Order: sequence, then C-alpha cells, then structure tokens
Amino acid sequence: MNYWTVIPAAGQGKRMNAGISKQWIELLGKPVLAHTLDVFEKDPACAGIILVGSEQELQQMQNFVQTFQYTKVRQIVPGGEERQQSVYEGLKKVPEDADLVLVHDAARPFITIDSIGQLVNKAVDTGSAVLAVPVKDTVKRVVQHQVEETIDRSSLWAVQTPQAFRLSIVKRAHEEADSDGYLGTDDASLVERIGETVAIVMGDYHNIKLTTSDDLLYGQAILLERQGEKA
Ligand SMILES: Nc1ccn([C@@H]2O[C@H](COP(=O)(O)OP(=O)(O)OP(=O)(O)O)[C@@H](O)[C@H]2O)c(=O)n1
Ligand SMILES: C[C@](O)(CO)[C@H](O)COP(=O)(O)O
Repeated sequence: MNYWTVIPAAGQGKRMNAGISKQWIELLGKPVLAHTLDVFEKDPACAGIILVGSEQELQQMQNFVQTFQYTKVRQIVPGGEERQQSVYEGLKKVPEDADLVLVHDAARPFITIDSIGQLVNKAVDTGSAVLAVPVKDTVKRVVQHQVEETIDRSSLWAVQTPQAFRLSIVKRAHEEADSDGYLGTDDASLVERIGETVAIVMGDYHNIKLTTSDDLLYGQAILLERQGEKA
C-alpha cells in the first residue's frame, strides 16, 4: 500500500552541540537529511513527503530540496517548539484521502526500504505500528544516584521511527493531545492514550537516531559497512 511521510526536521540538535542543526551535518560527504530523504524518494510505495523545518531554515530547506531534486517533497512547513508540534503541523498538510502516514525523524538516516515495507504491512493490518528493538542493557530505575529497582527487560523495547498510522487515527491523537496539553516523546504514545493499540515490528539496531556526537562515529561506520556490502 502507498503511504505519505511526515519528516520532522525542525529541531536544534542541542544535545549534538555541533553548531548546526543535525540534518545539515555531513556523513560521508552528504547531509544527514539527504541520507534520510533518499530512502523515501527511492521507495516506490512513498506517495509524498511533508518536510517540517524551523522557521529560520525554511529557505535553506527549499534550496536544498531543489538542489537535490527531490520530487516527492510536496510541502515544506514550519514546525514548532517541540517535536510533537512539528509533527502535528506536518500532519495537517497530508492529503485527506491518504490512508496511511509514516512519521520519521530526519535524524534517523539509516532506515531501510525493507524495514519500511514490513512496518507498512503491519500498519495496514492493525492501524498503527512502530519499529522497535528489544532493550539489550540491564535497566534500573534510579533516584538521586541510588538504585530503586532493576526492571525486568524481557518486555522492554526501544522504540524508533518510522511510526505508521492510519491518517484518521494519528490526526485524532494529535488533536486530543494538543487540546489536553499532553506532550509525549513519540507519536505512538499519543495514539496509545486515545485507546488505540499499537503493534511492534522488529526494527534494526542500526536505525539509530543521531542524538549526541558519539552517534556520528557509529553512523559513519554503518555507512562504510553498507558501502562495502554494495561494492
Ligand atoms: N521542535 C522540534 C524538535 C525536534 N524535531 C525533529 O524531531 C527529530 C527527533 O528529535 P531530536 O533528536 O530530539 O532532535 P532535536 O530536537 O534537534 O535534538 P535536541 O533535543 O538535542 O535539541 C529530529 O529530526 C528533529 O529535527 C522537530 O522537527 N521539531
Ligand atoms: C520519536 C523518537 O525517535 C522515538 O525514539 C524519539 O523519542 C524522539 O526524540 P527524543 O530523543 O526522545 O527527544
């Protein structure tokens, strides 16, 4: 099934502390945003992309999309203070007749068409699905540097993007979160709180989000490994 994608790219990358927003950092000579957009541009099932940028970077983003000749970027819209608000602004621009919408962080450039396909198939069946990987570390709840509890990790998954939803569901979830003043760290949590079920699809440990500077080193290694596989 065809899908639309909202790509939030309006963050400031404070934790990366690179002096520029994360999407403009170059990995093997190409901006992070280009690595991300290339995947959706190449996926025949992707019908269109809504790109969300910060107000100050909209012109830069327009120029970038023209330079890289992305044909599927239908609109570039200004985002908000928080990721959730940026996604909400993007969702408002997805055509009403779209069935399925994916939300994907610009800062997760290592997503593959294969993972997207598996996610889309699940969301078509269930209405909402997210990519995630089982947590590998032992996780403890800590208060004031003292362990309160060791959490049973057998049911813990680290959730990624893309997250795929029927458009009507995710729009309702965002509308309700907005009117209730609820702020979540991903879109699925908004869908969960309106009582919808969210399915998990096994993701890929390489689908990291570039958050701090050490992620750049790992990211370059992922790209080099993929280049080697192609050669
Ligand atoms: N107001 C915001 C905040 C984040 N994002 C986007 O949401 C994705 C994931 O967010 P995160 O990693 O938290 O990015 P930043 O907010 O840029 O990072 P930081 O919190 O370190 O400033 C990124 O692609 C980012 O550009 C967004 O569109 N609008
Ligand atoms: C949406 C997300 O990528 C899921 O892992 C993530 O929650 C967004 O950013 P943050 O780093 O948690 O603020």
